[in-house]
Amino acid sequence: MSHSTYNKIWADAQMELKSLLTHELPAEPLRPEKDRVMFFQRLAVLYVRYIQIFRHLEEAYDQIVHPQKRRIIRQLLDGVMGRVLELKHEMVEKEFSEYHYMDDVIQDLKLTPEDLEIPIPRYFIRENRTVLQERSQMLSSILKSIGVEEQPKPVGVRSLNFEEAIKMIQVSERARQGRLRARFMKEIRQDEERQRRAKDRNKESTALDEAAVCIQKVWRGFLQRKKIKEEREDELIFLGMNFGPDHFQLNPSILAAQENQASRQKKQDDYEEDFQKSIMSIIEKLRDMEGPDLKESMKEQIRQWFIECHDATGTFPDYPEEEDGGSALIFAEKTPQQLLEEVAAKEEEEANKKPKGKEEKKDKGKKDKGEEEEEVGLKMMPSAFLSDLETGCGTYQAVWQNRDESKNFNQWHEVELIKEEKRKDLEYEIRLQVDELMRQELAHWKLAVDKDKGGNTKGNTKKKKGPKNEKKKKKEKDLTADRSIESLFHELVEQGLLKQSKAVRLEDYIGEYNYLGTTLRQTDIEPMPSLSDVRQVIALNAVLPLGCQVVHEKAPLVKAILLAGPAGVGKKMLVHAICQETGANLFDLSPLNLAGKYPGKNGLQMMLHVVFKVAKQLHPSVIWIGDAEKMFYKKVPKEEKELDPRRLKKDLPKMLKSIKGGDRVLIVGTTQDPGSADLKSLCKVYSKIILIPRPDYASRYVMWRELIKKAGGEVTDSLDLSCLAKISDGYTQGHMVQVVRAILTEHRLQQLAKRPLTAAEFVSPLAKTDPIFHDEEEALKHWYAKTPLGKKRAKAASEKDEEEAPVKSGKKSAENTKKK
Ligand SMILES: Nc1ncnc2c1ncn2[C@@H]1O[C@H](COP(=O)(O)OP(=O)(O)OP(=O)(O)O)[C@@H](O)[C@H]1O
Repeated sequence: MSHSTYNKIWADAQMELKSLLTHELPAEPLRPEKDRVMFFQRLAVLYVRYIQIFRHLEEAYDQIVHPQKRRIIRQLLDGVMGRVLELKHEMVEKEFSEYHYMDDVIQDLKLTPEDLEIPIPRYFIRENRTVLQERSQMLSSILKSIGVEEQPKPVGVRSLNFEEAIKMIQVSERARQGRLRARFMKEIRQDEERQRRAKDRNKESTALDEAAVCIQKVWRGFLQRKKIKEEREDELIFLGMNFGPDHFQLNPSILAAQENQASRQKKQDDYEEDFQKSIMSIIEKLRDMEGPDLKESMKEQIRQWFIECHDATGTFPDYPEEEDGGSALIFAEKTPQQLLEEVAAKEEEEANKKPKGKEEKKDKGKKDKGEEEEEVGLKMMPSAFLSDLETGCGTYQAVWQNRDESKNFNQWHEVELIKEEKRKDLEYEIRLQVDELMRQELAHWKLAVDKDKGGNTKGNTKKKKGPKNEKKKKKEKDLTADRSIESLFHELVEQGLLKQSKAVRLEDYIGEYNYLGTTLRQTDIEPMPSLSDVRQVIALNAVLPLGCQVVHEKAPLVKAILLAGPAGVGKKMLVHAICQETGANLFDLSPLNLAGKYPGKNGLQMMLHVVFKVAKQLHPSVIWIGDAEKMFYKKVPKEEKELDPRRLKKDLPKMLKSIKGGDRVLIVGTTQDPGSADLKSLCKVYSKIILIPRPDYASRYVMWRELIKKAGGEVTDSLDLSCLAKISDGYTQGHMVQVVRAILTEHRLQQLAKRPLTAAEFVSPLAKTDPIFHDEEEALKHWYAKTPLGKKRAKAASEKDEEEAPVKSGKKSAENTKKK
C-alpha cells in the first residue's frame, strides 16, 4: 500500500481518538453511574473502540516511513496501549473477573471477533533486533560451549521404564511373527487359487459377451461415479461452500503486498538514519549561526532585569536557582489561564492564613457529602495516559492534520520542524551557560554596590539548599558489584537457570472465540472462558507491559501472574510465547530446576540477587516458576523432601517488592494443582491468577484441524471434524497433540493419498489416555472461588441475589394475593 493509505489509516485513528477523548474528558465530570451493568457497558464500549484505534495505529506505525510522524504515532500508540490496559484493569475491579465477554458490543459496533484480538506491536522486536540477536547469539554460544542441546526434546517423548520396554519388544516381535505367518498362509491360498483357475480354464469356454458386459458395467459405473464426484465438488466450490484449488496458492497480489511491506520497513531504517544525520547538522548550524546572538540578547535581557529590580527595590534580586529553571523563570511567558491560576493560588494562600476553625468544619461537611456521593455510584479511576493522548492529539492537529504535503511525495523528514524543536534545545543549552556567567556577574555587581555602601553581602546571598538535608535512602547492597553483567549471564546459563525460549508465538496458541458469553451471563450462568479469551488476557497482562517501557511504568503494575489449569492446556507454551513476543529472557526458577543449585542460605540469596540483577538490567525478562504450588506446599510430600521445594518461599516475596514500574520483569508461575498450596501465601505473591480451562467444542474443532495440518495431514470430507471435536470433550490440547503425533506417523502420511484420515482412527488413541475428569475440574473451580477475586465475585453475586430476592418475593406475594 502507499504512503497516502497509511496516512489515511493514521488520520482515521486520530479522528476516532478525538471523539473518544471528548467522551472521556467531558467539560463537566461525568456523574457516578448507579447501574453496574450500564457502567460495565460503558467500559466495554470504550475498550472495544480503543482496541480498534490501537490496531490502526499499530499498522500505521509499522508502515509509515516519515520519521517525525512515526515519533508522534509511537507516543499515541503507547498511550492507547496503556489506556486499554487501564480499562481492562477497571473491568476486572468492577466485575471481579479476569474474563469479560463483549459479544453484544461487537455486534452493536458491527465488528467481528478478529477485530477484538489484541495486536502485538511489531516494534517490540523490530526496534530491538540487534540487541536481541546479540543476546541470543551469546546464549547459543554459551550453550554450545557447555554442550547443552539447544532444543529440548519434543513434548510427548519420554523414556520408557524397564517393563514397558520389554512389553514393547514383545509386542513388536509377536507382530512380526504374526505378519510372517499371515504372508505364508496368503501364499498357500494364492497357490490353491491358481491351481483351481487352471483347472476351470480347461473345462469351460465362457461366453465372451457376458464377460464384456461385466467389464463394461464395472468400468462405466466407476467413470460415472468419478464424474459425479467431480461435479459435486465443483458445485460446492461454485456455491462458496468449499475452497477451490486456487485458494491454497498464495495470491500474487498478496505476495507483492508482503514485499512492499518489507521494502517500506527497510525504507524506515534509511529515513531514520537520514533524519539523525540531519538533526546533527542542523544543531551544528543553529549553534554557529544563531548561538552567539541568542547568548548576547539573553545577557542583555538579564542585565536589564537586574537594573530594573535595583531601581524598583533598591537591591539586586536573587538569581533563580538552576532547579527552578534559572533565568527562564524570569521571562517565562505565561498564558492568561496560568496568570489567573497564580492569582487564585495566592488568594488561597492568604485565605489560609485566616482563622481556620469554621472553614475546616465546613470542608469536613463537604468532604463527607462528597464521600457519600462517591459511594452511591461507580466512577472511573483516574487515568495516567489520557493527558499523553490529549497532548498527542493536540500535536497532530497543530502540526500534521492540515499540513500541505504535496511537495513531500517521498515522505522525507521536515527540516523546519527539526529547527523549531532544536532551537528550543539550543536555547536551553545556552541559557545554562548564560546563567552561570550572569550569576557571577550579579555577585560582582552586588559586591561593588555593597562596597560602596560599606555593608556586607552576606544578607543577600541565599544559602544553597545542601543535599545534606535530603534523607539518604537505604541502598541495597550489591553482592556482585565487581562482576560484569556478561559474566553473571554466563553463570546463569551454565547453571541452567537462564534458558532459550521455544519458537512459538502467541498467535500459535489456537483458540476460538466464545460467542455466547454475554447471553449466558445474562441468564446468570458463568460461561467457560474460551482459549481465545486466555490469549487476550495474556497479551494484555503480560506481553504489552513487558514490551513497552512507558506502559510498564504507568499502567497498573502486574508483577506476578499465576497460570493455573489442568495438564496440557498450554501453560508452558504461553510462557514461551510471552518471551518470543517481547524478546524477553527466560529464567527458570522451578523447584525441580533449582534442586541442588546454590545450596545454603547465602547461596540462595546470591542466586536470587544474580537472577534479578540480570533480569532487570537486560530487560525484558520472564521469571518462570513451574509447579508453582510446590513452593507453597502446606505439607511437603515425603518423596519431594530432598528437593526442598519451599526454598524460595521467604525470599521471593522480598525480591518481588524490589520490582518497580519500569523494571520490565514478570514472574510467571504455572500450576496444575494449586489446591495443595497454602492459598494465602500463594495469592500474596501472585496478584493475578488466570484460570485456564480445557478447550470447548469450537476450540477443539479448530485445534484438530490445525494440528492435523501442521503434522502434514490433510483434512478431507471423510474426516468428520465435528464428530471428532465432540468425542474429544474433556481432553486437553496436550492430549490432542499426542494423539495426532501417534496417528500421523511417516508411514500413515504416505498412505494419505489412497486412504484419507477418518475420525474413527482417533478414537482408540484417545481412549487410551485419561481425559480431565469432572472432579479435577470442579476442584480447580472451587479453589479459584477461594482466591481474593473469586471471593469478591461470590460476594457480589450473593449481594445481587439478596437485592433481587425481595423483588421476587414481592412479586410472589402480589401474585398470591391476586389468587386469593
Ligand atoms: N492453544 C494451543 N494451540 C496449539 N497448541 C497447543 C495449545 N495449547 C497447548 N498446545 C500444545 O499442547 C502441548 C502441551 O502444552 P504445554 O506443555 O504448554 O501444557 P502445560 O499446561 O504446560 O502442561 P503441564 O501442566 O503438563 O506442564 C504442547 O505441545 C503445546 O504446544
